[in-house]
Amino acid sequence: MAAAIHHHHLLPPRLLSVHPQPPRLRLRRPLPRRAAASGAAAGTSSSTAAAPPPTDAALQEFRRWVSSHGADAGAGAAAPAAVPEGGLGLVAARDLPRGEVLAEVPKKLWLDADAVAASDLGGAVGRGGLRPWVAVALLLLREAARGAGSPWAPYLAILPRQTDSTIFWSEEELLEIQGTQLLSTTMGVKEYVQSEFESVEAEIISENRELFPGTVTFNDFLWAFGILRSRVFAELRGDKLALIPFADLVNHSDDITSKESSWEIKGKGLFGRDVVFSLRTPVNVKSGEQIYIQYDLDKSNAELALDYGFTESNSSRDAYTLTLEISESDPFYDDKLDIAELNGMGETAYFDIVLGESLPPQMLPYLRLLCLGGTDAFLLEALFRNAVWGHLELPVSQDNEEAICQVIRNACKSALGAYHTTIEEDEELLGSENLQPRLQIAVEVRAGEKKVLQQIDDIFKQREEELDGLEYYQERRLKDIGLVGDNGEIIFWES
Ligand SMILES: C[S@@+](CC[C@H](N)C(=O)[O-])C[C@H]1O[C@@H](n2cnc3c(N)ncnc32)[C@H](O)[C@@H]1O
Repeated sequence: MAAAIHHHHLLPPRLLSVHPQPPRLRLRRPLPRRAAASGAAAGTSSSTAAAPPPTDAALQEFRRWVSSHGADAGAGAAAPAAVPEGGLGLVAARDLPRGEVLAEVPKKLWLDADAVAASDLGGAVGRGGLRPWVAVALLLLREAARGAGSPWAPYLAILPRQTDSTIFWSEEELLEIQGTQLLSTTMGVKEYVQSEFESVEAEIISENRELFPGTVTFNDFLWAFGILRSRVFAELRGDKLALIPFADLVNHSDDITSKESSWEIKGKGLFGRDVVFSLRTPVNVKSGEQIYIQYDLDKSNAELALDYGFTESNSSRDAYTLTLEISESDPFYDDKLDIAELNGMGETAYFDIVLGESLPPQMLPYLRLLCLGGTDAFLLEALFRNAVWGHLELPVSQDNEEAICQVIRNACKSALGAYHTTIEEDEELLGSENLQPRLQIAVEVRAGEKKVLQQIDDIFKQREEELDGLEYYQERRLKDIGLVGDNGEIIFWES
């Protein structure tokens, strides 16, 4: 499911660079602790867990609404119900074989760009050239403001008031992720949403008071953002962004490992003219059991925490993004940038490092390039331009290899120093029972990041110990031209 924006591109976590700056707790603006009563959607609060499930009456009303539109695929394969994860999920109403259709949600129920255009917001938004997610967020707030008069009222009534996403955490809760990349991404996302809110407030909301009779606060807008972020199916990005009521009740499980999508958009009815969003179960499910899908196998725990408000204990979800950049003060800046660009990279490079996996293949050559200098600088000459990347894939010189180890180890040390707990302390906490969901998320993410940093440090520590035994550019070169044998002996023509 979800991402209204790609925080990796918008908000690169520049936490580890050649000139490392330890991540800091940075709460520029104190966040409002409670949403102002707005008459529109509910905002955030400082509670320690996501909102409870909706009332039975609201759920009944929602079920009626779903089936009156035929969105439950006629056969009633799945029913919305309160589930152990908190909130709602889809429960099998009978034994379901893998691939069975659970939902066929007609287009008229979707909250998407077409729904915005057709609504009374259409005129106001059409002129604004808004980002798709902002337009749909406004539609959510507009429909919430209409209350019972909204065609989506039964759906709006069952939407959670918040999730455990870090965007809804109180300042106190955020202290638990001090030093993490997750904290910096969370603050960056909130700043981004705040700036979008300020412009939409000035350009649309205050200009169309009749559409938004109550006050729309930043927390209302953040709620709408959080709803989209946690509920929009991953591939429905950009102009295709859509909230699909009912289908969006399906929860995630890491036990579902199939990469195959569980949904499709297809034509139905006479000549396939009615567009529906069709959701299928990816595995067999017994009557009464909950139906799950896999939201995204590639998301790290930090991304899961930010987007949905949960984490997984699977170590392949533990990741750290290393940011490396060519310093503008580097005397060889232009040559290095040219070489990086020739090889599909740029001034800054991001490397996602996953626990238990090897380093991304481009990382060592890029690092060697960054640290290239002194007597190795000849490799930067134009003469070598086409061949240099090949040389950088192997150790260049002992000085260069030592420099890359130091740069990375210092950066790891500095990043590790910014966390307020050790891995051991975190693991002890994770072993205790009844951890609050948000604390569980915090501990899992900070432990995971530290493990990855420790793994990176170990790799470069070991390399440092092997520096004397590595083969460097000059030796390879001599071998290439036949002056050194495979065992390192100098070959004399005379002998
Ligand atoms: C697409 S919605 C699913 C419906 C949602 N449970 C509800 O009550 O409306 C995604 C949200 O469901 C919750 N969720 C989904 N899978 C979960 C899981 N495995 N563990 C905990 N929460 C989960 C999270 O709050 C997430 O942001």
